[in-house]
Amino acid sequence: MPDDERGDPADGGQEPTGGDPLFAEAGVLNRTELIRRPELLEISTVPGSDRIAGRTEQIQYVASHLGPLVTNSEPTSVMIYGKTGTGKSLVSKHTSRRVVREAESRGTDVEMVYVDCAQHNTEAQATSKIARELNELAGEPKSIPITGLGPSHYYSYIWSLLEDHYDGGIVILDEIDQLQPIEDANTLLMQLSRAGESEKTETYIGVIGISNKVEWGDELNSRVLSSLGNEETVFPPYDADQLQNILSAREDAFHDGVLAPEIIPRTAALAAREHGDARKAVRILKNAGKLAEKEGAEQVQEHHVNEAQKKAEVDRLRELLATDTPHARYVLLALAELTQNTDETEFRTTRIYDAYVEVCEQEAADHLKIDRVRDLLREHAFNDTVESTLESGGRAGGTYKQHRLLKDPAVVKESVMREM
Ligand SMILES: Nc1ncnc2c1ncn2[C@@H]1O[C@H](COP(=O)(O)OP(=O)(O)OP(=O)(O)O)[C@@H](O)[C@H]1O
Repeated sequence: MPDDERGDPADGGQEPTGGDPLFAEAGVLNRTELIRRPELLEISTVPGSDRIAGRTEQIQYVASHLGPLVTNSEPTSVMIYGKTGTGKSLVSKHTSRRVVREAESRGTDVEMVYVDCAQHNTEAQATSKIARELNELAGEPKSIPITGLGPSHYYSYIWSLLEDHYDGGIVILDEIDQLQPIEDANTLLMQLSRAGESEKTETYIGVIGISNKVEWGDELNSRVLSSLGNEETVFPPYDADQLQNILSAREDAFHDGVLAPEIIPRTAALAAREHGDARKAVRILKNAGKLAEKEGAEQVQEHHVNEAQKKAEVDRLRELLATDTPHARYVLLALAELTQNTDETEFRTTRIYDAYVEVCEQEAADHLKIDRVRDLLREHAFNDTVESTLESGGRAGGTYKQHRLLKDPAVVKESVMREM
């Protein structure tokens, strides 16, 4: 062992009897165990029926469109929009599983395939994922190559797998706005929702497209929209009562008596006030528990929640930006720079546009037209990153919009830079 790893020779290489203070300071020695079932606080865990709260209407909506599959009848495909953490993926998966189970009990074979389009973001990748998943679920011995085939080959696999093994199929396309270019999304949706009409397969297919970009559907071509039956719904953010029910259904993640009585209502109120995002509410509770454990506290208290809330906010912003397009990030960076470098807080679209063009020049990127920047500002407003208000009294007495950054500009800049 080299000398410098032996410890201080003055105490013979031994730590004082109280131990090395480094570890006490790092908070790894005085940990208490407050969390009994950490998996209940994991966002990736899909909660069972008994832990889903506040989404009865939305579950019924999906069931009424996809439900015909249980009696081997034609379903209607749907688009689901809503802010992040409003239960879009959860409700889609949960209801689809119930359709599959109910169909099975009636002797109908329905299967569900889930595609995360952020991960499989071209038509070829998404069709490859659907084909491979169906192949595996059907227990086919021969595997389908992950890459190397064009979409038309993957479609052929999909049609024949559906035809040979199933009466119905559900395809969930989560974060469908991540499919690039938009033409890939148009073709994929058209192929899946019109498969029956074009006699590619007699198996009924129901598609659920999910997006947290409410403007995105406007970019789809009208034939695709009509093939989706023009059916779309927007999941509203959760209110404080709903978040309280969601969190209470996970209270058993903690040992008995660990959560002071005000903790769940306080967490729900904080999460509802800002975004109505269930993911964030669960994350605050988890982080508060971890902070309390680290501190050696016997109960989770309000100051743990307040601290956890700040961290959850930064994580949320980073996640949102990670799925944004580069231009959506440039627009936000422009607004953050204006907010930081002036003593104003609200800016007109044209002013943000000029700052955005400068950001594009720095990034050596071609800038978009102002109308697209308007759309991107609307998307940021939808996700509560920006607040936009309509003002009157512009030139010629018209109206104009003012935009205000709702986040700390330094945090925005740091998060945007990370993604660039
Ligand atoms: N109604 C609910 N009851 C219980 N838990 C919920 C509910 N809604 C959301 N959650 C929790 O929040 C997590 C995130 O929800 P979900 O993935 O459905 O959000 P989303 O709307 O699809 O968000 P994003 O657009 O960011 O993907 C879920 O995995 C679940 O843990």
